[in-house]
Amino acid sequence: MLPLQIHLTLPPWIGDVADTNRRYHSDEERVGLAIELSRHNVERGGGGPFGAAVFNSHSGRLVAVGVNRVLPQSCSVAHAEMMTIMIAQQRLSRHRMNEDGGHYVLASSSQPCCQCYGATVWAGVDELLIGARAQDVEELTEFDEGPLPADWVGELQRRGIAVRRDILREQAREVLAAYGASGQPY
Ligand SMILES: Nc1ccnc(=O)[nH]1
Repeated sequence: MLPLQIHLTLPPWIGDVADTNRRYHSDEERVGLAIELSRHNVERGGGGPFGAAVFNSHSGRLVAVGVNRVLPQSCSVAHAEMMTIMIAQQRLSRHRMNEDGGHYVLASSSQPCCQCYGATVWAGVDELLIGARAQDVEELTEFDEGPLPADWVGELQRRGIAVRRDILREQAREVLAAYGASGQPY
């Protein structure tokens, strides 16, 4: 019998870090949560140093969060951004989140790799907020961000997705550096 389903989960401590009652209004609060998730994912062990969150931009409310689950779930697609997008879409019961006319923001502790960049194009995201740059990831860890189009920011903007970078970049770099120094695997 071949398997008929996949099962991806977030760690149980997620609820201690992400506050569903809080309103996250600024870019810094939004990327700040993604970085906090990445930090916990390193400190509590299990996954790579990456966190992400989707917000309803107007209300500031959290729709979903995610952390990197590649190693614990033996799943190369289980990046923080993919987990977050997939959980948000399940919660909204829509594959294109902003099809309801709402405005959705994906915040990521680090620049999306080529896989998550591709996923962002189809997810119905209106804004992408990024902490660390790909060059930070590759300088401080051994993760490979993969090939992106030369004008990847412009490609997103032409599809109506605004991109803002370097939000709390130093804080995001600290988590990457901690992972890089910890000797944990890739
Ligand atoms: N930007 C990222 C790179 C690698 N893994 C992730 O989960 N996220």
